[in-house]
Amino acid sequence: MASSPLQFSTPFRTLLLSSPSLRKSPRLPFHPSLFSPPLTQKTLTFSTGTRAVSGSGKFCWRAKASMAGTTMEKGKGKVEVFDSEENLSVSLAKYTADLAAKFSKEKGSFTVVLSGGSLIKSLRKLVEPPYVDAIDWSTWHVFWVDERVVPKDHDDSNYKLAFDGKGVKCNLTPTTFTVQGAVALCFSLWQVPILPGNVYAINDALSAEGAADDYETCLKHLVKSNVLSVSTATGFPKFDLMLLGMGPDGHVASLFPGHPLVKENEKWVTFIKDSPKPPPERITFTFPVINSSAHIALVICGAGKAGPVHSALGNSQNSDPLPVQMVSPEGELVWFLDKDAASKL
Ligand SMILES: O=C1O[C@H](COP(=O)(O)O)[C@@H](O)[C@H](O)[C@H]1O
Repeated sequence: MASSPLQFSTPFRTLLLSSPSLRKSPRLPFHPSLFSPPLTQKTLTFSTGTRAVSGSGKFCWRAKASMAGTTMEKGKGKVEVFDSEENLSVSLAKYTADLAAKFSKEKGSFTVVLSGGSLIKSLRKLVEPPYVDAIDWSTWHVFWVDERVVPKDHDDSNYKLAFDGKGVKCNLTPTTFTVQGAVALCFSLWQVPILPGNVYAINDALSAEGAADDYETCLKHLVKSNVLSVSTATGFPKFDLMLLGMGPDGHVASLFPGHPLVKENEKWVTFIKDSPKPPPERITFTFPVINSSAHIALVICGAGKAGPVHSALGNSQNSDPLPVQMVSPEGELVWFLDKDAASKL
């Protein structure tokens, strides 16, 4: 078990980041440099001077410091269990930033695939210091493992979720934060200088079938232009990193338990018109593409997901595997679990 950096609640960080004077002041006890030394204290209390924020008087914050994830090696990859979603998101940001740096150095680009859902909230640390400034965003090529067939400005759109970061509310923890009206900072692609041409969104003017074909054609062009690698083992595209969530039923991407699409083994991108989770029409990467990845991070939080996590990582045997159990990349698989999702292990 490794020790973790000091963790601050999201509202605290938001306030810190929103105030340039606080960020720069070397005198203040919560200067950002405090984020890096490992600490072991359970609770710390910081007080600022009266000039701290917007002339609102004297403030006092409590910030919790806790240990980083417990790591287990399972037959199904590396399993990291965190005592909070906050700590998980710190570790996920480091993992993603490290891979981005490695691939960008090796080949000048980083191909990263996002899912929708709660993953987006857990990516929020990437758009905070130190990562937001350290990452070379110009090398990023961003894809979606699945997308709902809706306009890009629709609330159900995974593209919209990643761009405005508002689809999932961040936790405000009033007990540890005394300033009212603060807006929590979520992951948002608007906040970082990714080249617009490197963001591969669905063509929302097409039908589900048309959009899936169009996305697959786009991937094939990117293979030809050497932006995207191909697995020599499978012939399917090989993304540098897939960041995947999982639904409470064990679905990943838009590959649902018991649906015939989980067996698709020729197409790169396919479509579904009867998704059990609304909206019904979606496009999705197929398992051969998912499993050709160089790295997959499965990011799962909450007690409601403990059952499928147990099916996948516990000792139970089931003849009809859940989609999450079919995630088996030729590269590295890392499970990022909070303690609730891991509670049945
Ligand atoms: O519908 C979807 O659900 C899954 C899981 O979402 P979550 O909110 O339970 O984390 C998501 O990974 C997928 O991309 C999305 O389209």
